[in-house]
Amino acid sequence: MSQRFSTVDVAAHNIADDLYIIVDEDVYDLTKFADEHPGGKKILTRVAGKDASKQFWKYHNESILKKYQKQLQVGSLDTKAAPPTPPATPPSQKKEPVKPETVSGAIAPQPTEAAAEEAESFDSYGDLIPYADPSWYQTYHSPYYNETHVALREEVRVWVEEKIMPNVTEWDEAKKVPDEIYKEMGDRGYLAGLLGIHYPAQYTDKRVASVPPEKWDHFHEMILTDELSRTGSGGLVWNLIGGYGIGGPPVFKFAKPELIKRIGPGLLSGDKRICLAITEPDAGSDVAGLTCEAKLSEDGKHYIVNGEKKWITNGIWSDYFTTAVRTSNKGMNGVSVLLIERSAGGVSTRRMDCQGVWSSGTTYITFEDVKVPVENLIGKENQGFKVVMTNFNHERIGIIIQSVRFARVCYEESVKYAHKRKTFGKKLIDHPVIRLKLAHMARQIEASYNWLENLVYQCQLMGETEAMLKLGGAIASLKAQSTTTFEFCAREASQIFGGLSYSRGGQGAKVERLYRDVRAYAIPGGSEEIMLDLSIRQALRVHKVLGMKL
Ligand code: HEM
Repeated sequence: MSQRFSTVDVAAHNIADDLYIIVDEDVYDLTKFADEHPGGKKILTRVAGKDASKQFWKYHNESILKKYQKQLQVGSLDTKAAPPTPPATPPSQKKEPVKPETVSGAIAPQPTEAAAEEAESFDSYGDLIPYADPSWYQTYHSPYYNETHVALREEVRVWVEEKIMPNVTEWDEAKKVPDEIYKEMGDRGYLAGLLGIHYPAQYTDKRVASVPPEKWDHFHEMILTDELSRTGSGGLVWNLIGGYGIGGPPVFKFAKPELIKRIGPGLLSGDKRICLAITEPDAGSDVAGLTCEAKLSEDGKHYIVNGEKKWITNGIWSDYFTTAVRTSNKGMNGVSVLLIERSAGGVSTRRMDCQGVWSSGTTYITFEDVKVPVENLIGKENQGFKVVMTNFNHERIGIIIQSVRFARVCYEESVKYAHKRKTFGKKLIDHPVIRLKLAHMARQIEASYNWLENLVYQCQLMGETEAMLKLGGAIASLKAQSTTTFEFCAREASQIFGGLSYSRGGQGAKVERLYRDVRAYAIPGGSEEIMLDLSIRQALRVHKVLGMKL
């Protein structure tokens, strides 16, 4: 790979049977690849022996180079500068905050030292496309983050870029993410950090390399989810954290200590998988209406479970099912939550074919006379509604983080494409109608993200019950806000990409996939309509207690 070529050397490889090209001063041997090139062999032969950078970037994005570089690159031009030596201090280290320069005649307020300390700013990170990353990635101040958040961002991004990003489209089409990736989520300590609680160091020896357990907070969880979502695949994200992130927390928060000790370590290491089974063919957001029944056996040692669950993320791969069941016929006061183990027998799962989130394993489940030990009751009998409700804030925050990042991905892809695609003699970005679309995308993304940060901060400071009551309405509202933002951005990005986001794969792959994934965010975890209604009802109820004056 370190071989150096002159342009004259490369020019000698200019026929179909000996075909080199140059892209960005790197030299690629496409002789064998040309036959399988999806864009055709002829088009490559036409640029054989030449600098094809312009043609390459017209038809591909950087993920293609990343994917094929190892296999096809044979060296670089002798004019290419040697790669920079790594800096002595890691780039993630904090720098002096950037201070805006004063404009002559204007009085610039000087931040107090205390305020400057609270509102940190960090080195710029990422591509610096405005609004394509959160503002704290781009040297703007924020009171919420410290060096551990910066370090985690880098740790996750490097892993995602190397191991995940180049394969996402393939995995989505195959409707499966390799098991080794889930296992790595466990080994890297990420699964343990995704439960909406303090890092459960007592149940696992897995650790996150860049963040000690005692420093782990809700913003770390947010960054982890956000960085995974840069892949632009709801299927990938739900495969890795969809079932676990909603099925796991009830166990760790409400199960008996013996049960947590028995199954917790296997869950946190990624050896075992879990999902949340609430929704039924006939009961979705209306949890009180569920009918899957659990009857206590005569000896009082087991529940016998019979019923069906539908649209259950990760169900086909799960060993454990955190399941809402009916233990009495008193509406919401007759719901309990059981940890059902596949090994008990009587559990059947089949994959459902859905519009989106293909690699997430959406599942139809039947429970037939499944014997569940009473020790597997999560929370108290007939008080499962509280367990389910407490879980909703965490689930919805997860959906919000993903939706906002997916909206950003649609926006980012659009900005990049608009800078290279020309129509009517101008780049797309030079058409006001395209800039208007980008502006409407960006304003919704930023508004949603800023509210998200505020709510994550509130969750961090409030206890579980206070958060459920006081934040339930706002989180429901932001869930609706972020999924409508996602839907808007997916639509507008599709319009900008045109035909490229109508066909699968290629430059429009992320946009096409996300457009298909939208409904998987707008409907589950509480549909937009129910969320918006709840946001007002819940807020009014709580503020009445707080002393609201009308
Ligand atoms: C390192 C060299 C190259 C690799 C690894 C490569 C790889 C690919 C791949 C994987 C695709 C499928 C679409 C996608 O996933 O984006 C594709 C499509 C295509 N490629 Fe290449 N390519 C290379 C160089 C070139 C060059 C130099 C040209 C033009 C001179 C070219 C023209 C095309 C065209 C026209 C398509 C079809 C685009 C479409 O469907 O819209 N490729 N290429």
